[in-house]
Amino acid sequence: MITNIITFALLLLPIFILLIKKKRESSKRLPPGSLGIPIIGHSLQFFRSMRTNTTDKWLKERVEKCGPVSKLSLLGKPTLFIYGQDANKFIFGRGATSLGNNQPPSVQRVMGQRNLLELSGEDHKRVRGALMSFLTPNSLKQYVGKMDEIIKKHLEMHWHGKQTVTKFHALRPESRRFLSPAVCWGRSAKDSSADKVKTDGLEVWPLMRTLTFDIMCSLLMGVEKGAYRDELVKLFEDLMDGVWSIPINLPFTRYNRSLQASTKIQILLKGLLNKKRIELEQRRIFPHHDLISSLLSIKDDDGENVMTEKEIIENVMLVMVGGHDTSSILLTFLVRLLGSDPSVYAAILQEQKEIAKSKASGELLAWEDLSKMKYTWNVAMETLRTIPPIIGNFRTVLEDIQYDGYLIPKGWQVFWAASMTHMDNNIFPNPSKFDPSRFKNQAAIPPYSFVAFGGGPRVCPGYEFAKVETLVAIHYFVTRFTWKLCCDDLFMRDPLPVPTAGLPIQITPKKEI
Ligand code: HEM
Repeated sequence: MITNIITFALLLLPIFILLIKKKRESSKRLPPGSLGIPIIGHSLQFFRSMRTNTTDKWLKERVEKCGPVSKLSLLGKPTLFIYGQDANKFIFGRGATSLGNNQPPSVQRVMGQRNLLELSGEDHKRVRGALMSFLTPNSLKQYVGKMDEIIKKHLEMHWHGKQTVTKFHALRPESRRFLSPAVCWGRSAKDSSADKVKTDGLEVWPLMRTLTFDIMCSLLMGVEKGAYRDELVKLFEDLMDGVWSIPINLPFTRYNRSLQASTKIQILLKGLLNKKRIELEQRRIFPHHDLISSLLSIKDDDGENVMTEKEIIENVMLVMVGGHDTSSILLTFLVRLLGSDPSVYAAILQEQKEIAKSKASGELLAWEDLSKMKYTWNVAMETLRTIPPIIGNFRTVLEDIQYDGYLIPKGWQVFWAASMTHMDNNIFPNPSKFDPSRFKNQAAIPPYSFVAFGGGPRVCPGYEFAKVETLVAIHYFVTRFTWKLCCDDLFMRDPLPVPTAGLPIQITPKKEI
């Protein structure tokens, strides 16, 4: 009996040795770097770097220490960090088979599981196709005039006649959690009476959030100014404020408020969908009235709705979240740039003046006018290169894959960082220099090098929408106002870049051009 056991064990020994060797080999092939303390990993360092606007520096130090391919642990998961043109190609160009786009579970709980970020394969194509039917240039052409009206109304309400006084706390106090003391308004670090401090000027960031929210509410949801919209503003603010926060679901945490806001928004949107269904049936609105009515009207070959009600609600939520803050950040940083660089302001003004002169008094901007705003858009693109609103994002590894000779096991995540590629001297020579001419010939920019809008099948579907609203807004800003910055406003990430003091400016209205 004992001899049998020994013989059996001896027979199994080579298999054991092989297995151990294989395990050692595979762990040897993991990328360099450490995963840090379990669960916490590098998350705290990562969040801290965003809050102090030093993420690029932190990532660069990683690259110096571990090389261009490294492992770390973020949001509780082992993570591969890679950057550069090849890395972006690997991430964006890869089919849904090996890299998924799923957000962390905490984000899924807020945003749902049937939105574009969570869908893959045919489902992703179907839902994305439905959204794109509203977001293509051909479709957006008809909304330029509407955007024009909203932007002019915004200027009349919030800019004209308001060159004096802006309360420092235009936003709720929690949205000011990054306020750095003594950077603006001549306050000292000890001065806690920020509300009482008044000066000439406007606070750009909250205003741009209001503007882009108004545009999106009107064009995407068909909701105009009023109590219903005010409620949505508040709820979306809560949702966005906590969706990326530390996911502790206790009363009074940001995450808890975000979850509650998400539930309330979904109830409101369900009601809105029902109302629109009736309006469509009674032909009181047309399918192209707004995004929701458009999604409700899209049928497949069998006459069935292409999207379920849940999918419409979650994707409207996603589009509001994805499109509102990103665009407001772009506009805020453009105003910042134009307030500090007179030569760029003058060149943009020159381009916009030519267009304004070609219009009759009160005539709305049209699609053809936007195609003449080439320099203005190049400036916007260069702004996005230097300060990409989305610094990076995650992908989930769905099966064991190889990258640069390393094994990336199933279940890990991959983190891509736009700013690291945008600051690569080999792709954008002298990368710290602000130079809009880099975008004169966009075809000359190597693929997967400018990734402010992502890339591949998941490239931002809101690119054209963002372009239209940015160009129309900048047209009216520069033709109607000059401004100067009240202080050298710094910014930090949350995770989007946010000016620490909201970007106060002093404005001077112009006589009509
Ligand atoms: C300056 C403005 C904007 C920037 C910089 C921006 C950036 C991005 C980026 C980088 C991604 C890809 C994320 C990834 O692959 O992980 C993305 C995706 C997305 N964006 Fe935008 N975005 C902007 C405006 C908008 C607008 C205006 C909308 C809606 C009207 C929008 C809707 C979306 C949606 C729905 C996705 C997910 C697409 C998918 O997974 O297929 N974005 N955006």
